[in-house]
Amino acid sequence: MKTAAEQAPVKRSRAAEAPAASSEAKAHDVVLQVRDLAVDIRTHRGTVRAVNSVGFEARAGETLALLGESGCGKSMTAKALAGIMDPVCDLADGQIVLNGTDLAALSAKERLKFAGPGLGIVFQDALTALNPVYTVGTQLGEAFRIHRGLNARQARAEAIDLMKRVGIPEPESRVNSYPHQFSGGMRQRILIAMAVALNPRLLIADEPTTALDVTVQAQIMQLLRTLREEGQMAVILITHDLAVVAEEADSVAVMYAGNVVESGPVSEVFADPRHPYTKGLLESVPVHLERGAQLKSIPGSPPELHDIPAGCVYQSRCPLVQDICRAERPALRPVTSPVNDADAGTATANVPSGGPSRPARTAACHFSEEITNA
Ligand SMILES: Nc1ncnc2c1ncn2[C@@H]1O[C@H](COP(=O)(O)OP(=O)(O)OP(=O)(O)O)[C@@H](O)[C@H]1O
Ligand code: NI
Repeated sequence: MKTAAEQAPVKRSRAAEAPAASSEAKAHDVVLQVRDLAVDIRTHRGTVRAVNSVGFEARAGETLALLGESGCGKSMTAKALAGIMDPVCDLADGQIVLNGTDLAALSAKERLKFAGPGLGIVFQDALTALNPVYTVGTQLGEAFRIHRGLNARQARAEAIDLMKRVGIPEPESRVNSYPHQFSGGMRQRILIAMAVALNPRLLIADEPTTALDVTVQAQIMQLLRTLREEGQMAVILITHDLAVVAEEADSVAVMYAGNVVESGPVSEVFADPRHPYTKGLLESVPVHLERGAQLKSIPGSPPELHDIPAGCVYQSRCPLVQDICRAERPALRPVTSPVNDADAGTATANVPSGGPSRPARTAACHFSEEITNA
Protein backbone atom coordinates (compact mmCIF):
# COMPACT_ATOMS: atom_id res chain seq x y z
CA MET A 1 0.00 0.00 0.00
CA LYS A 2 1.05 3.57 -0.54
CA THR A 3 0.71 6.73 1.48
CA ALA A 4 -0.95 9.76 -0.05
CA ALA A 5 2.41 11.50 -0.29
CA GLU A 6 3.86 8.65 -2.30
CA GLN A 7 0.96 8.87 -4.71
CA ALA A 8 1.56 12.52 -5.47
CA PRO A 9 1.80 12.96 -9.21
CA VAL A 10 5.23 13.56 -10.65
CA LYS A 11 6.07 16.79 -12.38
CA ARG A 12 3.91 17.05 -15.46
CA SER A 13 5.43 17.36 -18.88
CA ARG A 14 3.70 19.33 -21.61
CA ALA A 15 2.37 16.04 -23.04
CA ALA A 16 0.86 15.14 -19.69
CA GLU A 17 -1.35 18.24 -19.72
CA ALA A 18 -2.79 17.66 -23.17
CA PRO A 19 -6.01 15.64 -23.57
CA ALA A 20 -5.46 11.88 -23.42
CA ALA A 21 -6.55 10.97 -26.92
CA SER A 22 -4.88 13.87 -28.69
CA SER A 23 -2.20 13.05 -31.19
CA GLU A 24 -0.51 16.39 -30.72
CA ALA A 25 2.16 15.18 -28.36
CA LYS A 26 5.39 16.98 -28.91
CA ALA A 27 8.30 14.76 -29.86
CA HIS A 28 10.40 13.65 -26.88
CA ASP A 29 7.87 14.73 -24.22
CA VAL A 30 7.71 12.22 -21.39
CA VAL A 31 4.45 10.29 -21.84
CA LEU A 32 4.93 7.58 -19.25
CA GLN A 33 6.95 7.62 -16.10
CA VAL A 34 7.28 4.40 -14.11
CA ARG A 35 8.72 4.52 -10.62
CA ASP A 36 9.50 1.83 -8.08
CA LEU A 37 7.21 -0.66 -9.77
CA ALA A 38 6.92 -3.93 -7.87
CA VAL A 39 4.81 -6.98 -8.73
CA ASP A 40 4.33 -9.96 -6.41
CA ILE A 41 3.17 -13.41 -7.47
CA ARG A 42 1.35 -15.67 -5.03
CA THR A 43 2.67 -19.20 -5.59
CA HIS A 44 2.23 -22.43 -3.64
CA ARG A 45 5.74 -21.84 -2.28
CA GLY A 46 4.83 -18.41 -0.98
CA THR A 47 4.83 -14.93 -2.40
CA VAL A 48 7.69 -14.02 -4.72
CA ARG A 49 8.65 -10.68 -6.21
CA ALA A 50 8.76 -10.88 -10.00
CA VAL A 51 9.28 -7.17 -10.65
CA ASN A 52 11.29 -5.09 -8.21
CA SER A 53 11.68 -1.30 -8.02
CA VAL A 54 11.54 -0.95 -11.78
CA GLY A 55 11.65 2.57 -13.19
CA PHE A 56 11.91 4.08 -16.66
CA GLU A 57 10.30 6.68 -18.87
CA ALA A 58 8.86 6.57 -22.37
CA ARG A 59 8.81 9.60 -24.65
CA ALA A 60 6.55 10.73 -27.46
CA GLY A 61 7.69 9.59 -30.89
CA GLU A 62 10.42 7.39 -29.40
CA THR A 63 10.85 3.70 -28.75
CA LEU A 64 12.00 2.39 -25.40
CA ALA A 65 13.17 -1.22 -25.47
CA LEU A 66 12.79 -3.49 -22.45
CA LEU A 67 15.58 -5.99 -22.97
CA GLY A 68 16.46 -9.12 -21.02
CA GLU A 69 16.60 -12.89 -20.97
CA SER A 70 13.52 -15.05 -20.73
CA GLY A 71 11.83 -14.83 -17.33
CA CYS A 72 13.37 -11.51 -16.27
CA GLY A 73 9.98 -9.84 -15.86
CA LYS A 74 9.43 -7.99 -19.14
CA SER A 75 5.90 -9.25 -19.80
CA MET A 76 4.98 -8.94 -16.15
CA THR A 77 6.03 -5.29 -16.27
CA ALA A 78 3.99 -4.76 -19.46
CA LYS A 79 0.91 -6.35 -17.95
CA ALA A 80 1.28 -4.28 -14.80
CA LEU A 81 1.41 -1.10 -16.91
CA ALA A 82 -1.67 -2.16 -18.87
CA GLY A 83 -3.55 -3.32 -15.76
CA ILE A 84 -4.07 -6.84 -17.08
CA MET A 85 -2.17 -8.97 -14.60
CA ASP A 86 -3.03 -12.59 -13.81
CA PRO A 87 -5.21 -12.96 -10.70
CA VAL A 88 -2.27 -14.45 -8.75
CA CYS A 89 -0.27 -11.26 -9.28
CA ASP A 90 -0.46 -8.09 -7.19
CA LEU A 91 0.84 -4.62 -7.83
CA ALA A 92 2.86 -4.32 -4.63
CA ASP A 93 4.29 -0.85 -5.08
CA GLY A 94 5.02 1.92 -7.53
CA GLN A 95 3.67 4.66 -9.73
CA ILE A 96 2.65 4.36 -13.38
CA VAL A 97 2.17 7.94 -14.45
CA LEU A 98 0.61 8.14 -17.90
CA ASN A 99 -0.28 11.60 -19.22
CA GLY A 100 -0.06 12.91 -15.67
CA THR A 101 -2.36 10.30 -14.11
CA ASP A 102 -1.01 7.61 -11.79
CA LEU A 103 -2.67 4.45 -13.11
CA ALA A 104 -1.50 2.51 -10.07
CA ALA A 105 -3.69 4.67 -7.86
CA LEU A 106 -6.88 4.12 -9.91
CA SER A 107 -9.57 1.52 -9.20
CA ALA A 108 -9.88 -1.33 -11.70
CA LYS A 109 -12.99 0.32 -13.15
CA GLU A 110 -11.46 3.78 -13.55
CA ARG A 111 -8.48 2.16 -15.08
CA LEU A 112 -10.44 0.36 -17.76
CA LYS A 113 -12.03 3.63 -18.75
CA PHE A 114 -8.60 5.21 -19.00
CA ALA A 115 -6.80 2.29 -20.63
CA GLY A 116 -8.47 2.30 -24.05
CA PRO A 117 -7.69 5.88 -25.03
CA GLY A 118 -4.45 6.20 -23.09
CA LEU A 119 -2.58 3.01 -23.76
CA GLY A 120 -2.62 0.14 -26.25
CA ILE A 121 -0.89 -3.22 -25.95
CA VAL A 122 0.04 -5.89 -28.49
CA PHE A 123 1.18 -9.40 -27.66
CA GLN A 124 3.14 -11.94 -29.64
CA ASP A 125 0.31 -14.41 -30.02
CA ALA A 126 -2.31 -12.72 -32.19
CA LEU A 127 -4.47 -15.80 -32.63
CA THR A 128 -5.21 -16.29 -28.94
CA ALA A 129 -5.65 -12.56 -28.42
CA LEU A 130 -8.47 -12.39 -30.97
CA ASN A 131 -11.89 -13.92 -30.35
CA PRO A 132 -12.53 -16.68 -32.92
CA VAL A 133 -16.33 -16.30 -32.93
CA TYR A 134 -16.55 -12.60 -33.90
CA THR A 135 -15.59 -11.01 -37.21
CA VAL A 136 -12.54 -8.76 -37.13
CA GLY A 137 -14.85 -5.86 -37.98
CA THR A 138 -16.84 -6.44 -34.81
CA GLN A 139 -13.68 -6.70 -32.74
CA LEU A 140 -12.07 -3.65 -34.32
CA GLY A 141 -15.25 -1.65 -33.88
CA GLU A 142 -15.65 -2.46 -30.22
CA ALA A 143 -13.39 0.31 -28.94
CA PHE A 144 -15.44 2.88 -30.90
CA ARG A 145 -18.75 1.56 -29.57
CA ILE A 146 -17.55 1.46 -25.96
CA HIS A 147 -15.39 4.56 -25.74
CA ARG A 148 -16.92 6.81 -28.42
CA GLY A 149 -20.54 5.61 -28.28
CA LEU A 150 -20.72 4.94 -32.02
CA ASN A 151 -23.48 2.75 -33.46
CA ALA A 152 -22.75 -0.49 -35.31
CA ARG A 153 -22.66 1.11 -38.77
CA GLN A 154 -20.35 3.94 -37.72
CA ALA A 155 -18.10 1.49 -35.83
CA ARG A 156 -17.85 -0.68 -38.93
CA ALA A 157 -16.74 2.33 -40.99
CA GLU A 158 -14.07 3.11 -38.39
CA ALA A 159 -12.96 -0.53 -38.47
CA ILE A 160 -12.49 -0.34 -42.23
CA ASP A 161 -10.46 2.86 -41.81
CA LEU A 162 -8.27 1.18 -39.23
CA MET A 163 -7.69 -1.81 -41.49
CA LYS A 164 -6.51 0.59 -44.19
CA ARG A 165 -4.22 2.32 -41.74
CA VAL A 166 -2.46 -0.91 -40.82
CA GLY A 167 -2.15 -2.10 -44.42
CA ILE A 168 -4.77 -4.86 -44.65
CA PRO A 169 -5.80 -5.22 -48.31
CA GLU A 170 -9.47 -5.08 -49.37
CA PRO A 171 -10.73 -3.91 -46.01
CA GLU A 172 -14.33 -3.43 -47.21
CA SER A 173 -14.78 -7.15 -47.77
CA ARG A 174 -12.30 -8.47 -45.21
CA VAL A 175 -13.99 -6.58 -42.38
CA ASN A 176 -16.53 -9.43 -42.36
CA SER A 177 -13.92 -12.20 -42.09
CA TYR A 178 -13.02 -14.15 -38.96
CA PRO A 179 -9.52 -14.20 -37.38
CA HIS A 180 -8.66 -17.70 -38.67
CA GLN A 181 -9.18 -16.49 -42.24
CA PHE A 182 -6.12 -14.22 -41.95
CA SER A 183 -2.40 -15.07 -42.09
CA GLY A 184 -0.27 -14.66 -38.95
CA GLY A 185 1.11 -11.36 -40.18
CA MET A 186 -2.33 -9.99 -41.04
CA ARG A 187 -3.66 -11.09 -37.65
CA GLN A 188 -0.83 -9.21 -35.98
CA ARG A 189 -1.81 -6.15 -38.04
CA ILE A 190 -5.37 -6.54 -36.74
CA LEU A 191 -4.13 -6.67 -33.14
CA ILE A 192 -2.01 -3.59 -33.73
CA ALA A 193 -5.05 -1.87 -35.24
CA MET A 194 -7.07 -2.67 -32.11
CA ALA A 195 -4.28 -1.32 -29.93
CA VAL A 196 -4.03 2.01 -31.80
CA ALA A 197 -7.78 2.41 -32.50
CA LEU A 198 -8.22 5.28 -30.05
CA ASN A 199 -4.88 6.96 -30.83
CA PRO A 200 -3.19 6.09 -27.55
CA ARG A 201 -0.22 8.06 -26.32
CA LEU A 202 1.57 4.83 -25.43
CA LEU A 203 1.81 1.55 -27.32
CA ILE A 204 3.31 -1.47 -25.59
CA ALA A 205 4.44 -4.21 -27.99
CA ASP A 206 5.45 -7.43 -26.22
CA GLU A 207 7.60 -9.43 -28.64
CA PRO A 208 5.21 -8.47 -31.45
CA THR A 209 7.06 -10.38 -34.16
CA THR A 210 8.36 -13.47 -32.38
CA ALA A 211 5.77 -15.81 -33.90
CA LEU A 212 6.25 -14.49 -37.45
CA ASP A 213 8.69 -15.32 -40.24
CA VAL A 214 11.52 -12.94 -41.01
CA THR A 215 10.09 -10.95 -43.92
CA VAL A 216 6.80 -10.48 -42.09
CA GLN A 217 8.70 -9.42 -38.96
CA ALA A 218 10.34 -6.60 -40.90
CA GLN A 219 6.96 -5.45 -42.26
CA ILE A 220 5.40 -5.40 -38.81
CA MET A 221 8.32 -3.41 -37.37
CA GLN A 222 7.95 -0.98 -40.27
CA LEU A 223 4.24 -0.62 -39.50
CA LEU A 224 4.98 0.10 -35.84
CA ARG A 225 7.49 2.78 -36.84
CA THR A 226 4.97 4.40 -39.21
CA LEU A 227 2.22 4.42 -36.58
CA ARG A 228 4.64 5.78 -33.99
CA GLU A 229 5.54 8.68 -36.28
CA GLU A 230 1.95 9.42 -37.33
CA GLY A 231 0.61 9.55 -33.80
CA GLN A 232 3.81 10.64 -32.02
CA MET A 233 3.16 7.66 -29.76
CA ALA A 234 5.63 6.51 -27.18
CA VAL A 235 6.40 2.86 -27.91
CA ILE A 236 7.65 0.31 -25.39
CA LEU A 237 9.11 -2.59 -27.32
CA ILE A 238 9.75 -5.77 -25.39
CA THR A 239 12.38 -8.06 -26.84
CA HIS A 240 15.29 -10.34 -26.04
CA ASP A 241 16.90 -9.51 -29.37
CA LEU A 242 19.83 -7.09 -29.23
CA ALA A 243 19.72 -6.42 -32.95
CA VAL A 244 16.08 -5.36 -32.75
CA VAL A 245 16.98 -2.97 -29.93
CA ALA A 246 19.88 -1.54 -31.92
CA GLU A 247 17.71 -1.00 -35.01
CA GLU A 248 14.41 0.09 -33.51
CA ALA A 249 14.92 1.71 -30.13
CA ASP A 250 16.01 5.15 -28.96
CA SER A 251 16.52 4.13 -25.37
CA VAL A 252 16.79 0.84 -23.54
CA ALA A 253 16.11 -0.52 -20.06
CA VAL A 254 18.00 -3.73 -19.44
CA MET A 255 16.22 -6.07 -17.01
CA TYR A 256 17.63 -8.89 -14.94
CA ALA A 257 15.75 -11.02 -12.40
CA GLY A 258 12.92 -8.50 -12.16
CA ASN A 259 15.17 -5.44 -11.82
CA VAL A 260 16.27 -2.76 -14.24
CA VAL A 261 20.07 -3.01 -14.08
CA GLU A 262 20.95 -0.41 -16.69
CA SER A 263 19.19 2.18 -18.83
CA GLY A 264 19.89 5.04 -21.19
CA PRO A 265 20.08 5.94 -24.89
CA VAL A 266 20.74 2.79 -26.94
CA SER A 267 23.75 4.23 -28.73
CA GLU A 268 25.46 5.06 -25.44
CA VAL A 269 24.51 1.91 -23.56
CA PHE A 270 25.63 -0.35 -26.39
CA ALA A 271 28.85 1.56 -27.02
CA ASP A 272 29.78 1.73 -23.37
CA PRO A 273 27.84 -0.60 -21.05
CA ARG A 274 28.04 0.33 -17.38
CA HIS A 275 26.66 -2.94 -15.98
CA PRO A 276 28.42 -6.32 -16.27
CA TYR A 277 25.17 -7.97 -17.40
CA THR A 278 24.74 -5.56 -20.33
CA LYS A 279 28.38 -6.05 -21.20
CA GLY A 280 27.90 -9.82 -21.07
CA LEU A 281 24.85 -9.62 -23.34
CA LEU A 282 26.75 -7.52 -25.87
CA GLU A 283 29.69 -9.90 -25.83
CA SER A 284 27.42 -12.89 -26.31
CA VAL A 285 26.55 -12.01 -29.90
CA PRO A 286 28.74 -11.65 -32.99
CA VAL A 287 30.19 -8.22 -33.79
CA HIS A 288 27.65 -7.75 -36.55
CA LEU A 289 24.38 -8.12 -34.74
CA GLU A 290 21.86 -10.27 -36.50
CA ARG A 291 18.18 -10.60 -35.82
CA GLY A 292 17.34 -13.69 -33.84
CA ALA A 293 20.78 -14.01 -32.25
CA GLN A 294 20.32 -15.85 -28.97
CA LEU A 295 21.47 -14.40 -25.68
CA LYS A 296 22.78 -17.61 -24.25
CA SER A 297 26.47 -17.43 -23.82
CA ILE A 298 26.73 -15.79 -20.39
CA PRO A 299 27.68 -18.73 -18.16
CA GLY A 300 25.07 -19.72 -15.57
CA SER A 301 21.43 -18.75 -15.37
CA PRO A 302 19.32 -16.13 -13.60
CA PRO A 303 18.23 -16.91 -10.02
CA GLU A 304 14.82 -18.46 -9.39
CA LEU A 305 12.28 -15.96 -8.10
CA HIS A 306 12.03 -17.71 -4.71
CA ASP A 307 15.79 -17.66 -4.44
CA ILE A 308 16.82 -14.07 -5.31
CA PRO A 309 19.91 -13.35 -3.21
CA ALA A 310 20.39 -10.44 -0.85
CA GLY A 311 22.77 -7.97 -2.46
CA CYS A 312 23.18 -7.67 -6.21
CA VAL A 313 20.80 -9.79 -8.30
CA TYR A 314 23.59 -10.53 -10.80
CA GLN A 315 26.24 -11.67 -8.29
CA SER A 316 26.18 -15.39 -9.17
CA ARG A 317 27.20 -14.72 -12.78
CA CYS A 318 29.24 -11.57 -12.41
CA PRO A 319 32.96 -11.61 -13.23
CA LEU A 320 33.53 -8.53 -11.05
CA VAL A 321 31.77 -9.84 -7.91
CA GLN A 322 33.17 -8.67 -4.53
CA ASP A 323 32.00 -8.98 -0.93
CA ILE A 324 30.00 -5.76 -1.11
CA CYS A 325 27.95 -7.20 -4.00
CA ARG A 326 26.81 -10.08 -1.79
CA ALA A 327 25.97 -7.77 1.09
CA GLU A 328 24.38 -4.75 -0.52
CA ARG A 329 21.94 -4.36 -3.40
CA PRO A 330 23.30 -1.60 -5.66
CA ALA A 331 20.69 1.09 -6.41
CA LEU A 332 19.99 2.23 -9.94
CA ARG A 333 21.87 5.51 -10.04
CA PRO A 334 23.13 7.99 -12.64
CA VAL A 335 26.40 7.03 -14.26
CA THR A 336 28.82 9.05 -16.28
CA SER A 337 30.07 7.71 -19.51
CA PRO A 338 32.90 8.83 -21.76
CA VAL A 339 30.46 8.60 -24.67
CA ASN A 340 28.02 11.18 -23.35
CA ASP A 341 30.75 13.29 -21.77
CA ALA A 342 32.25 13.65 -25.22
CA ASP A 343 28.86 14.77 -26.51
CA ALA A 344 29.51 18.25 -25.17
CA GLY A 345 26.54 19.89 -23.53
CA THR A 346 23.72 17.96 -25.20
CA ALA A 347 23.48 15.25 -22.58
CA THR A 348 24.95 14.56 -19.21
CA ALA A 349 24.40 11.79 -16.73
CA ASN A 350 22.83 14.27 -14.36
CA VAL A 351 19.94 15.47 -16.48
CA PRO A 352 16.89 15.20 -14.20
CA SER A 353 14.39 12.64 -15.41
CA GLY A 354 11.34 14.26 -16.99
CA GLY A 355 13.49 17.08 -18.31
CA PRO A 356 13.58 18.01 -21.96
CA SER A 357 16.98 16.43 -22.64
CA ARG A 358 17.72 12.89 -23.53
CA PRO A 359 17.17 10.26 -20.82
CA ALA A 360 19.89 9.99 -18.22
CA ARG A 361 22.09 6.96 -18.10
CA THR A 362 21.70 4.78 -15.04
CA ALA A 363 23.21 1.54 -13.82
CA ALA A 364 22.82 -0.63 -10.73
CA CYS A 365 26.35 -1.83 -10.06
CA HIS A 366 28.83 -1.07 -7.29
CA PHE A 367 31.59 -1.05 -9.88
CA SER A 368 29.91 0.58 -12.87
CA GLU A 369 32.69 3.14 -13.18
CA GLU A 370 35.31 0.40 -13.32
CA ILE A 371 33.92 -1.55 -16.24
CA THR A 372 36.30 -1.44 -19.14
CA ASN A 373 35.49 -1.95 -22.75
CA ALA A 374 38.61 -3.64 -23.94
N1 LIG B 1 1.16 -16.69 -13.39
C1 LIG B 1 2.39 -16.89 -12.93
N2 LIG B 1 2.61 -17.68 -11.85
C2 LIG B 1 3.86 -17.88 -11.38
N3 LIG B 1 4.97 -17.34 -11.92
C3 LIG B 1 4.82 -16.56 -12.99
C4 LIG B 1 3.52 -16.29 -13.56
N4 LIG B 1 3.68 -15.48 -14.62
C5 LIG B 1 5.02 -15.26 -14.72
N5 LIG B 1 5.69 -15.89 -13.75
C6 LIG B 1 7.15 -15.82 -13.49
O1 LIG B 1 7.48 -14.44 -13.40
C7 LIG B 1 8.77 -14.21 -13.98
C8 LIG B 1 8.68 -13.12 -15.02
O2 LIG B 1 7.94 -13.59 -16.13
P1 LIG B 1 7.73 -12.75 -17.46
O3 LIG B 1 6.69 -13.43 -18.26
O4 LIG B 1 7.49 -11.33 -17.10
O5 LIG B 1 9.15 -12.89 -18.16
P2 LIG B 1 9.64 -12.29 -19.56
O6 LIG B 1 10.81 -11.43 -19.27
O7 LIG B 1 8.50 -11.70 -20.28
O8 LIG B 1 10.17 -13.59 -20.31
P3 LIG B 1 9.97 -14.09 -21.84
O9 LIG B 1 11.08 -13.42 -22.63
O10 LIG B 1 10.17 -15.55 -21.75
O11 LIG B 1 8.61 -13.70 -22.28
C9 LIG B 1 9.23 -15.56 -14.53
O12 LIG B 1 10.11 -16.13 -13.58
C10 LIG B 1 7.97 -16.37 -14.64
O13 LIG B 1 8.24 -17.73 -14.48
NI1 NI C 1 7.49 -12.20 -22.02
